[in-house]
Amino acid sequence: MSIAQEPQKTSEPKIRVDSLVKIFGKSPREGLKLLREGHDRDSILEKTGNVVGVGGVSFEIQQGELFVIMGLSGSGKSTLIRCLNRLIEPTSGQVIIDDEDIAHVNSKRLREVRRTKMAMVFQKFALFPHLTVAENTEYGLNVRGLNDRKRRHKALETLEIVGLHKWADRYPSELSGGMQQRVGLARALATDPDILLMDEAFGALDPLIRRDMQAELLRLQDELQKTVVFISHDIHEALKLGDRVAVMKDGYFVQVGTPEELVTNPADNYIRDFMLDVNRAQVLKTGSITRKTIPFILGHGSAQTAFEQMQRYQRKEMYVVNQDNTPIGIVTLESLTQALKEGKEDIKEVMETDFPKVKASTTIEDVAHLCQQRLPLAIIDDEGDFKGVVEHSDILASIGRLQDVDEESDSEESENEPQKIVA
Ligand SMILES: Nc1ncnc2c1ncn2[C@@H]1O[C@H](COP(=O)(O)OP(=O)(O)OP(=O)(O)O)[C@@H](O)[C@H]1O
Repeated sequence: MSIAQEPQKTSEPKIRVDSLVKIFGKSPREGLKLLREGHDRDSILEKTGNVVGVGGVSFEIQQGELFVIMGLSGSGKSTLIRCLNRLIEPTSGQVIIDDEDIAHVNSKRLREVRRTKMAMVFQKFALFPHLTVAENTEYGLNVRGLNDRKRRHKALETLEIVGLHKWADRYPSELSGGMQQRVGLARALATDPDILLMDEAFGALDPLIRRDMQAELLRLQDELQKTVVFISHDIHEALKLGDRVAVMKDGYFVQVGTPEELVTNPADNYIRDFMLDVNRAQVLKTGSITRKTIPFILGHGSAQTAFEQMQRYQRKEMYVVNQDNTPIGIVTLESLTQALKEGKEDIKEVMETDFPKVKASTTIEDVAHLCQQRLPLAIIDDEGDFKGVVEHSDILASIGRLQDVDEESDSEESENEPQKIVA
């Protein structure tokens, strides 16, 4: 993932869903007609006995994006994700994957797409009890016509990715819930799908194991950059995992945005109510409070030049970057003054090389403990490029602001206890 957890931008989205509708019941066409005439879910149910599972949603997902669909029970999440691979047949609308409308391909082509492009991970791990971990993992490869040796090799390789290669010859019953879900994930990954569909994949796990699996998914995603559609009914999980999150209610999307957008700019009271319970410091990124500052570029002058630059910008500290914009040290006005008195001209002799460095995508909560540091934090992007600094006062001020926001929203809109922002 890139700095602000933004999806990689490509010209064409990996998945484009257009006006997708799913109506359950005996006469979905009749339901669809009423839906198009503007009748709501309740009225369609009353008039026709049909249930609107998904009432018409459109969205795009970029290659490499982790897109979470979050909503309460019955909001239509499972129906929607199953329409993407047609485990549930959509009533109308398009599901375009790589320029091909999956909602309208014939069954032969659909089987091919399912086999080669997407894999699904379920909440109940759906492992075969009589097959070993490796056999379960290679299950999806059987239909690909690979020979036994190649299948086994691929299974072991994938189990290694999820940290389970030593368990290859054990049976599912010998594994904990978290490990079984890793096998479920390995089975999905073994086929090298472009798209992972994860339906409440961590919903059956204990909270601690669930947290581990969330971290594991983010780690894998960093490495593999799949396009992931992840269903969750847990707003915390959604905000933690999603590059973007769609909040679903009664078969529709209420808001789609980055976690930061949802937290700072909720579309309506429904979304705002979800956010009341959210620790904003866990969502907002250090990048959002970074001060852009001009660093000193190594090779562009002496200690005297750096001193003059600091005076000009009235700075007490300044980061030094090398030619490719990687921070490599920091100088303080004090150390420079002293060095110049001693006649030192080489900035490398003056700079401190032990300094706090943090990625812009790190949450404010995760840097809160660095408030005690003497030096400002150097903020870098995922490529290691210098982006600016965060002062300790910026962290404290942002936490203060977050607390203010929380207290305001609590007093205005709910009687919940004011929440603690930073542990
Ligand atoms: N096979 C079906 N026949 C009739 N109605 C259905 C069917 N499947 C789902 N529904 C209805 O469609 C609506 C959306 O259900 P869906 O399972 O997609 O919601 P969900 O958000 O995934 O809920 P949960 O988190 O409880 O799984 C619900 O009103 C549900 O009762």
